[in-house]
Amino acid sequence: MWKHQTPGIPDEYFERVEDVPITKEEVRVIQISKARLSKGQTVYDIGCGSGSISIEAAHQVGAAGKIFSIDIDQNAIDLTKKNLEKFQISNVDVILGNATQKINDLPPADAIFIGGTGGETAEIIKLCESKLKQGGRIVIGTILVETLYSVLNTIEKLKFSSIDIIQVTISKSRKTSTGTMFLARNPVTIISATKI
Ligand SMILES: C[S@@+](CC[C@H](N)C(=O)[O-])C[C@H]1O[C@@H](n2cnc3c(N)ncnc32)[C@H](O)[C@@H]1O
Repeated sequence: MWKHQTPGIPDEYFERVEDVPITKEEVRVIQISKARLSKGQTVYDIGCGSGSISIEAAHQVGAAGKIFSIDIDQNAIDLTKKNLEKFQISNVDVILGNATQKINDLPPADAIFIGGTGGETAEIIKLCESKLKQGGRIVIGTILVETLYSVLNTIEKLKFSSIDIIQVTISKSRKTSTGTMFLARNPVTIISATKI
């Protein structure tokens, strides 16, 4: 389904349902690169939504790697499973529940993506820190100012170094009757760091 080594699977390749978000392809590419993944690694995708990050991460870590995808929403779990089937990926465990209740059961991680916290940002980041191996990477994507505030308040007090914060606004071209214009999407803030 995706024969390329590079990430950036077009959004339209994924199955979608109403009310389950997807991390858009250009933003997803940046998040994947910030995680600095290698073959054989163990990765969590917290708030997996449509499963697009899990699928891109699975391509990066290969068959020897393992992905754990958690979401609190049954619709997101069903959609992630559908997309895993579509992309013929089998090394992903899909877990229904609140990340605060599920992270403790997982094996140590080389990299963790956080795409949703439902307001429990601080607790989830603390749990992730306890599970990340030394040198492991955390990558958090958020559109909410409140989540960013909570991330900053938490991450700086924990065992993380090289905290990097970027904000990206992607504009996509659209044909009009007179030519081609750009339409801006909402900005996304991406926070990444390394576990000390
Ligand atoms: C923006 S979406 C993530 C999109 C996903 N990265 C993708 O590419 O499709 C955020 C997801 O986080 C989930 N979520 C929010 N709070 C959660 C929590 N405490 N535990 C698990 N999942 C949670 C939501 O149900 C939602 O599906």
